[in-house]
Amino acid sequence: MLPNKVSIFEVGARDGLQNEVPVSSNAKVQLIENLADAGINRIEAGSFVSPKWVPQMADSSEVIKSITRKQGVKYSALTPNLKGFELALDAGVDEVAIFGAASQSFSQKNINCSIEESIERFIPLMEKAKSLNIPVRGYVSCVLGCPYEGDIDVAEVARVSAILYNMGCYEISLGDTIGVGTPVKARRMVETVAKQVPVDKLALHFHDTYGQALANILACLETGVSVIDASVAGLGGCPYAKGASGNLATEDVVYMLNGMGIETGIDLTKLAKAGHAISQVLGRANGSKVANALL
Ligand SMILES: CC(C)(COP(=O)([O-])OP(=O)([O-])OC[C@H]1O[C@@H](n2cnc3c(N)ncnc32)[C@H](O)[C@@H]1OP(=O)([O-])[O-])[C@@H](O)C(=O)NCCC(=O)NCCSC(=O)C[C@@](C)(O)CC(=O)[O-]
Repeated sequence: MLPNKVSIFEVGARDGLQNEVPVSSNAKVQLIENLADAGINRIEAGSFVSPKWVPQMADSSEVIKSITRKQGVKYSALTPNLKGFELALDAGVDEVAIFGAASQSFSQKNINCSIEESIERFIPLMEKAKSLNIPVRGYVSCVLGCPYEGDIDVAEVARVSAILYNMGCYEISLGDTIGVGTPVKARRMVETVAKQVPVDKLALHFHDTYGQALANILACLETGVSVIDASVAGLGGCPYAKGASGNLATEDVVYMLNGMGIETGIDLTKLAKAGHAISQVLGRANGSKVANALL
């Protein structure tokens, strides 16, 4: 059954901008404020990773500290370890996200350790977050394929998802990092994970490299998932997944949901303008078909 309401988790300012040409901190702040103004209430605003690995996110602290906060909006950031967690907290995030993978090779390339080592690194972070009452989201990458290993066993996706959930992550975001998934496969993957993690604790994080993300989302919404990660103007990709394009454009998914009578609380015109503005700053074409049609 389809949900009546979907919660959009906007990742453009992080997953998007981490893989674009560097933009000023001011431009990031403006983007984040525009997104909030469009009615988005969950915004990933930065990433506290090594600046040598992802220089585009090196100013995350400055960005997060400079945002004029909108009431009711949760501002989040990626934190791979305790160091990142402490920096994120100092910047004033409302919540953080840890990120693992269902592929050993991707885990090595992305965070320089095996899946098991990554879990070990997350333990002290989770303990500290729990003691401070900071919600932690968990990402699992490569749920529908890996740029290094190809097909990934759904049992492994479910295993890693369950570990992160049982460690205390309040939601598990399933990442089709390189956008290779197709609808039936995506749905089966979600159904398998949902045997170990409640479906209302799952989110879809689908990149659109092969133009399948909207179809994949529709197929998975029928399983009862009601949280979708999306990236305004289709910004981004992943620096450790060659060829990956951005997440599905937020404007495109909101348009589809509007057409199905599914509530998101988002003003599509304001959202499209936010995506248009950052695309202009980046000097790139807007990756949202809907925004291009509307504007
Ligand atoms: C995880 C590490 C740090 C391990 O990297 P490492 O080299 O194994 O870690 P280390 O502890 O040995 O530290 C090495 C250096 O990094 C520094 N360092 C260590 N931690 C931090 C930190 N938190 N913040 C700032 N600096 C840090 C640390 O201080 C040291 O600095 P040095 O002594 O060389 O000057 C590294 O591999 C890394 O930063 N990787 C970045 C990965 C990344 O950001 N990938 C993109 C995001 S994931 C993604 O996009 C997928 C997702 C989530 O969207 C879902 C999907 O689509 O699938």
